Amino acid sequence: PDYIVATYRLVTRDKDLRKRAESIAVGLTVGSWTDLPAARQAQLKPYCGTVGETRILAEHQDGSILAEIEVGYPVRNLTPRIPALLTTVFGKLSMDGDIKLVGLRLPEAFVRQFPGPKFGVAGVRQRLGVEGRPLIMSIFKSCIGMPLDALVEHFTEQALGGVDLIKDDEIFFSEQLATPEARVAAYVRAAERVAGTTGRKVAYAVNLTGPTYELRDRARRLADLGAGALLFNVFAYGLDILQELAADPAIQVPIMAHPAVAGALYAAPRHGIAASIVLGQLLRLAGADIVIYPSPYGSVTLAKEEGAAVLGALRGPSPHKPCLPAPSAGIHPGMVPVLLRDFGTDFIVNAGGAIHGHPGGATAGGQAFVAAVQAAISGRPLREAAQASEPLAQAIARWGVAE
Ligand SMILES: CCCC(=O)/C(O)=C/OP(=O)(O)O
Ligand SMILES: [Mg+2]
Repeated sequence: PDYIVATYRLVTRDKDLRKRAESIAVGLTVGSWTDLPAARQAQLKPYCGTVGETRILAEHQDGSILAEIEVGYPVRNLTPRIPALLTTVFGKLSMDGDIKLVGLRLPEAFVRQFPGPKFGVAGVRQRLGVEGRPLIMSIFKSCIGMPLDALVEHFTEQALGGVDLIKDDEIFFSEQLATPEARVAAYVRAAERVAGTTGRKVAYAVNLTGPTYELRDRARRLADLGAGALLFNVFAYGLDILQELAADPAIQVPIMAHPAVAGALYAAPRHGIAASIVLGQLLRLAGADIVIYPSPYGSVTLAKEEGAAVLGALRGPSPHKPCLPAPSAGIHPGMVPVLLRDFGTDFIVNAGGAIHGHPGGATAGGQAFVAAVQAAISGRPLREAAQASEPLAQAIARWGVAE
């Protein structure tokens, strides 16, 4: 049968790695083996886990070792849903000491049973009308406690800067002063007014919130009202809900996954699940079109090699469309050339603080990013381009140019 192969990195004093792998392979599949009668073993064999490679990576002075073990799980043991996948490969085991899930090899036929991104990079670009350059997204910073008219002003100020997308901050759940529906309707009108001035379209990524059982209908409603994308706190709600939204043909709007809470899964070196799986593989499998995650050089960082592994999982070879990455947190215009070097053009420059903290205000913040992207894709040094753009010059004076 086809196997899902999980790779675990663990710290242990027991150097008999195969014994540990066998106990996992049996324990998380058929339960027990050697004490079963032959007839039962023959019946259960297709469902029994297998042991793959095992290797010692390092020996510690205290006598423990850092090791990796591989365990295979028959695909027939589970259904093509992420709750089934995670519970099978790292359910009870996730609580069993210093062990981290660092790799997940999935058979292609199993992958194809998941929706994957509905739009992907090409679809998002086509929908937003942006080709040949990174997209620019600004983040609402003040939102909680603001009445709708103030929010519309905040939206307009960002839109006038020429950004392509404006997203809610992921913390915006409160609906007392402005429901998501009211925000979408009001911002669509504001965007039309701004387009008359700037000649540029701007899309709104509304935070999809509310009780789980209402999310599908609300997603359809927000899309019908003109939402440009649905921002979704996948790890607070659950990956299976993302899969349902992505698979729903009535929701014809890109889904933007936010990494909130994901740090509780990937950040610990000896526990949890690797960032490339959490922020890359699982989000693409479940169908995120855009994935926001900590950039390698922002204020909330991922280690460079982890960030590269996430990017590989989001855009590498797969039966599914590639996701559009949005490396985030602490991003400012001076980083755009480095971002272009590391990400190519298929990514989103995503910023909040460097938009609203710009000395000239949020409109100038957006203009600085627009100028920085234009310069970077033309190969012009930022400081040279800044001579023709006061907002960019101010941003460089404030935050510098990253090398
Ligand atoms: C990795 C998540 C980043 C995020 O949610 C956010 O709001 C970033 O804002 P700035 O760091 O650009 O101010
Ligand atoms: Mg945020």
